[in-house]
Amino acid sequence: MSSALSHWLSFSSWWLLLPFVMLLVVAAFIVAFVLLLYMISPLISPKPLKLNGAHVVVTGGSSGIGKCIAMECYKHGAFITLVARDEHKLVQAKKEVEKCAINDKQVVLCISVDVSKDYNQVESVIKQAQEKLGPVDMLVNCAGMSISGKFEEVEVDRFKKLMEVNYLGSVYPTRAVVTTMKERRMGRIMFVSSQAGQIGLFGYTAYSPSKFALRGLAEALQMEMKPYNIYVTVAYPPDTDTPGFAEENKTKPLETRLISETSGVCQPEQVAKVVVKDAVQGNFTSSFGPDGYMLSALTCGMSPVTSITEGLQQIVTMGLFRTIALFYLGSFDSIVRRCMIQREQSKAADKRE
Ligand SMILES: NC(=O)C1=CN([C@@H]2O[C@H](COP(=O)(O)OP(=O)(O)OC[C@H]3O[C@@H](n4cnc5c(N)ncnc54)[C@H](OP(=O)(O)O)[C@@H]3O)[C@@H](O)[C@H]2O)C=CC1
Ligand SMILES: CCCCCCCCCCCCCCCC(=O)[C@@H](N)CO
Repeated sequence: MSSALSHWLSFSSWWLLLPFVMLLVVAAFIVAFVLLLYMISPLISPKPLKLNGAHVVVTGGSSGIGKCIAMECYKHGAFITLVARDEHKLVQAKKEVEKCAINDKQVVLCISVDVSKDYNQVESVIKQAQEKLGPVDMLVNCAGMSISGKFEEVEVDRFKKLMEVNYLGSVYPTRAVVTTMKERRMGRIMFVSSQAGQIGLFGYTAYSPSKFALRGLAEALQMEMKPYNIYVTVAYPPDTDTPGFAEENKTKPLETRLISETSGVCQPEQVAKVVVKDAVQGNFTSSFGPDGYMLSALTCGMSPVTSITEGLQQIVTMGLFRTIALFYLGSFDSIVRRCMIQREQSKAADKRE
C-alpha cells in the first residue's frame, strides 16, 4: 500500500499529468475571462450629461423637491420647463429659479397642465416646450402627492387618485419625450419615488404601491432605452421638508410619523443636489443618507448597476444589511403594537368617564 502511494506521488507520474493540468488551467482562465467580460459589460458607466445648455423638463417644478431640482439644474446652465397645474405657483417658482442663472441666455418656461389626466394634452404641451427650448435632454418626473391613513379609513377613490398622479403622471410625460430621445440617441429620465417606494409602511397602503410602480416602470424602460444611450434614474428620498410634506403631516397617523422618523427629515436643496448628480451620471438608483444607502443595497434585486463599485458593494453588504433590517422591522412592529395598545387603553378610559 505504502509503496503504491509513494509510486503515485513520484515525480514521473506528476510529469505525465502536467500537460492535462496546464490545459485545464488555460481552459479555466478562458472561462473566467469570458464570465468577467459578461459581468463587467452592464457595469460600464455612461458618459455624464452636460447640463450647460441642456433642456430640462421638471414636472412638479413649482414647489418643494421639483422646484429645487429646477434651481439646481439652472445653476449648471440648463434651460428649464416647469410643469404643474397652478399658474400662480408656477410664476412664483419661475422667479426663484431665474435667480439661480449663471448666464443671460438661460430661459425658464412655465406650462400649466395636469400630468395625470389626458395623454394627448401632455404630449401637446411637451411638443410646445420642445419647439421653444429644443429637444428635451432630461425629464424629471417629480409631480406627485401623498395621502396617508389606515387602509380601511382611506377613501376608496384615493387609491385610484394616487396611481393616476404618481404613476400615470410619470408615464405620460415620459411617453411624450422618449421618441425624440431615441432618435437623438441621448437623454436622461428621472422618476422621483420615495423610501416608501422601497418598503411598504403603516399608513402608506395607497401611497407606497404608487411609488413601487415607478421602480417596475423604470427597470423595464431602462432595458429598452440603454442601447439608445438613454439612462433612467429612480430617486428614493426620505421625508423632505416641503409644502407637500407639511400638508401630508396634517392627517398622518402617529405610527407612520414614528416609523418615518427613523430616517429623519431632509432639506429639498440637499435632495435636489444628490438626485441631479446621479441623473447626470446616469446612475439607476439615487438615495440619501445611511438608511437610504442600506435600503437601496438591500432592495437592489435585479435592477441595473452603473458602476463596478456599486455591484461589489451590493454583493458584500447584502447579508449584513438584511440582518440590520430585521432589527428595524422588529422595532416598527413594536411601534405599531404600542400605538394600538395605547389607543385601546384611552378608548376604555373614555368609556369609563
Ligand atoms: N416631501 C417628501 O417628504 C417626499 C416627497 N417625495 C415625492 O417627491 C415629489 C415632490 O414632493 P414635494 O416636493 O413634497 O411635493 P409638493 O406638494 O411640495 O409639490 C408637488 C408638485 O407637484 C405638482 N403637481 C401635483 N399634482 C400634479 C398634477 N396632477 N399635475 C401636474 N403637477 C402636479 C404641484 O403643483 P400643482 O399642485 O400646482 O399642480 C407641485 O409643483 C412627490 O412625487 C412626492 O411623492 C418623495 C419622498 C419624500
Ligand atoms: C437596512 C435597512 C434600513 C431600513 C431603514 C428603514 C427606514 C424607513 C423609513 C421610511 C421613511 C419613509 C419616508 C416616506 C417619505 C414620503 O414619501 C412622504 N413624506 C411623501 O410626502
